[in-house]
Amino acid sequence: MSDAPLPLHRVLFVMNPISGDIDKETVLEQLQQVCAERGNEVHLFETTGTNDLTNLRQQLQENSYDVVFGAGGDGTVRLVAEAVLAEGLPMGIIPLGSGNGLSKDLDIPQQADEALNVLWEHRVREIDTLSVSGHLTVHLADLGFNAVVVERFSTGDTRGPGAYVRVALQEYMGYEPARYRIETDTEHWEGEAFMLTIANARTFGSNVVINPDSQLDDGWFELCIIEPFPGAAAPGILYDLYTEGFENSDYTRRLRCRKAQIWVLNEEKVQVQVDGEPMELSTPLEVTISPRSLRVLVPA
Ligand SMILES: Nc1ncnc2c1ncn2[C@@H]1O[C@H](COP(=O)(O)OP(=O)(O)OP(=O)(O)O)[C@@H](O)[C@H]1O
Repeated sequence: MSDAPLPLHRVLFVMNPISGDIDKETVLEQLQQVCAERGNEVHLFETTGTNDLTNLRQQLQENSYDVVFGAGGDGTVRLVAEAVLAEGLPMGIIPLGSGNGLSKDLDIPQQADEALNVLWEHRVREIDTLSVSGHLTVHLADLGFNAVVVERFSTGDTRGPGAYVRVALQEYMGYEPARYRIETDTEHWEGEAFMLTIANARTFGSNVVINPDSQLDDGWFELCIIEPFPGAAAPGILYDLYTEGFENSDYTRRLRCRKAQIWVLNEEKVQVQVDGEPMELSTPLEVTISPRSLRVLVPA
């Protein structure tokens, strides 16, 4: 962590026009106005949902910026992280998604104008990033129940937290847990899981604390397992998840490691969500960590 603020004159905002069901035009105008008043040079990259990483990389290579802000949800943050990692640039976050999990874990204000203040008053945090079978993960990835819900949510036509809860309730009714085998550099585990989270960070955008007491820059990640549970145990598990009590339940366990392989028994492919992005990956999954690889502006 560095305490001296960086001089950040040329700013690129990477804005997702559809994230979080939020009208971005007014927000963008406000951000541009404040930056202009303070003498910053502002540029815009609007995501389209197609070839965004390639196009953003090209824009970064052809221009010179001092910082790139992801203005959207966790998927937009991940897109920006992947692009700036290659260029060695710092990034900022304007939370404009449905959940905004990473920004919450980094104590970044949830109001866009307040979040922008890090441009002038900040510390630079160097945080770990993960590779899940070659896919960058900055926040949380998972297999099982949530991954299935995220996939269904992403193909629906409504966004926002309400839509997510509706899909989750529908999916919960007929959900069949899979069996996993996990080998890490510290321990092994095999069993059925309702969901299995690969956690670099701590809290989902929904405020569920899946990985309490963890640090984004400690060089470790956690595998947070929720085993199948009877319906009567659900309220207690939910209570624990919202009150930092992940390990209080008989149905939860955590493995702490720096490297892992995850098999889904009898399956060659598995549905995974990586920072909110659904994808289907081949098993076993290979998870590795790059300690302190990403520089993020956080409030001073
Ligand atoms: N112009 C666009 N049209 C359609 N989809 C887009 C567009 N721009 C980006 N996307 C898609 O939006 C997704 C990323 O959304 P993002 O995570 O930023 O917001 P969110 O899902 O609302 O928020 P959160 O992840 O915090 O819940 C990616 O799948 C990306 O491909």
